[in-house]
Amino acid sequence: MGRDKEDAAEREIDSVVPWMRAPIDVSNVETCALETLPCLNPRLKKAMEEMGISSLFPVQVSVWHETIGPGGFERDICVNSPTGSGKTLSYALPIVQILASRPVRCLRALVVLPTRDLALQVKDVFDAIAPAVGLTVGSAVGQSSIAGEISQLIKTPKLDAGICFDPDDLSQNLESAVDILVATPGRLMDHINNTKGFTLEHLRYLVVDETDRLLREAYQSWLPTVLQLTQASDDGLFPTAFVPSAFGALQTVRRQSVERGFKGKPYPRLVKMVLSATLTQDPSKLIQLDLHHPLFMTTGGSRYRLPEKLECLRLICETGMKPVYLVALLKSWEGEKCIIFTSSVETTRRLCKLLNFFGDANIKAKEYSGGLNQSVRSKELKAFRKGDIQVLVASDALTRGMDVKGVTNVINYDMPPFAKTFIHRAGRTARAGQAGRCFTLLSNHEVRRFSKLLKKVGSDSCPIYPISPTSLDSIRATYTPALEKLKELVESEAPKKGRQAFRHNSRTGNSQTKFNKTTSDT
Ligand SMILES: Nc1ncnc2c1ncn2[C@@H]1O[C@H](COP(=O)(O)OP(=O)(O)OP(=O)(O)O)[C@@H](O)[C@H]1O
Repeated sequence: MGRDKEDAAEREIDSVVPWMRAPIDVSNVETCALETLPCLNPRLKKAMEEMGISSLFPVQVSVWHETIGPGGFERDICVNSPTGSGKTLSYALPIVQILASRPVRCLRALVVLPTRDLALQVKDVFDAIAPAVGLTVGSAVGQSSIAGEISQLIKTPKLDAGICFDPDDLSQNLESAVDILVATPGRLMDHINNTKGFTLEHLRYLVVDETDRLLREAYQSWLPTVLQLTQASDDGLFPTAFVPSAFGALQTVRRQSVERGFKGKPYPRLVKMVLSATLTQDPSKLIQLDLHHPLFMTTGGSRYRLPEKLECLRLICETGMKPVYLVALLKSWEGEKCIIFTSSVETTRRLCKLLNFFGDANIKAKEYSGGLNQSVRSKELKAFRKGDIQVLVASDALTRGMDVKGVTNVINYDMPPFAKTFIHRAGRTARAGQAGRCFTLLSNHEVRRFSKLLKKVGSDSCPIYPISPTSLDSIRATYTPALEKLKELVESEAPKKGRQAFRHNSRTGNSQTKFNKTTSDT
């Protein structure tokens, strides 16, 4: 389904599935100091303190209660919680704690995310806590060659000197080198289909992070495949797990359970945790997850919620003046980290070039979009995280989940097309209880549509941000030469396409670029 149709379909869902009607409201839950968190493994407490964490956020406390606490992982968990509220640790911590209680090395937890950069970010969180309790975390994201990934994920048995083994016997005896795997769907499917020794046989926990994004596309049917591979393996009645095989390796036999409430379900059961700041309520999507007695956790009564300390502001200007307003904003916050979102890959590229052509404004901007090679993207993101770059111009490839410390301002250079897009873009700031601002540049004809969008995201205030006319005048003088340089660049790169893309706006006296719309990744 296309984005427009999908958004329309989501709009029309006013009767949510029954289990979503009585959620746990996380906004009623208090933070909890690590000292008072029940049952927390002391080694994990220490690891978290080393991360600078002294207490758990409300969503983390709620999930802990339903997993390690009295809930005991008995139900599948669906979390709809604002951006930056700490969803990653909400699942990482209980999974690591529960796996640590049973020291067998096999792949028991799988976390799936839509992009490589997001998956690597989540792996970093697991890496910060899992080794403290002897667990190993792997990634299947396509960062290295497939052979490199296989050597990280699969352990080959040590051969005794002088003994010849049949290669087929050896491949049966391969073992997982990791307990937890963080993966993108494509690479996960590569390993499922082709990697000898890669098995989901022992999988006990499946996390689908950014669920609505992952359910939007089939990604080579990764979800039905994972669910199929974790079904009951026979129709015997008695549950058995971790049976030693003839070679000493482990086997998990999932059988059909006979317990009340679990009848006909495979046991050991695959526990699922699904999370997003904009969790879908579409029953036709949720059904794909085959959830078991799902428990819904959300924050407040409305469908979407913005971070508490996020301030929304708007600037209204003629379309051709947008770059001038943008530069005025950037100049006023020298040194602060900022992300500028545009509507397409092409706009991202050109706006980034244009900003760098404003010589005296001294703006060092870099781009991040789906149009760039993955390694370039990751390099720019790393530089932005380190603070070597202050301004990142991004397409919606960066909207979801990316956690960069110290981003104080987000700018919607192009108005977000959907409420969900606004939530995820704005959510790159005001994370972890910090303050942040989200600016949206609008032309007059967009004002009404934007007000409707704000209502949907539950924002009741979005004042106009004042910019002094004198600061605009000084920037206007440098705008024309910067635009000329961009025009030359575009024409030299793609003469025909470039000329079509450039239109002179004689009404305003400013040149304006009309960029091709390409993909929106939200
Ligand atoms: N208990 C905590 N104490 C302090 N900081 C925390 C805590 N938990 C998480 N954080 C920090 O909060 C930030 C946001 O966390 P995280 O990325 O998990 O948010 P999220 O809810 O997944 O956001 P998004 O919806 O945008 O993906 C991270 O920088 C993380 O290190």
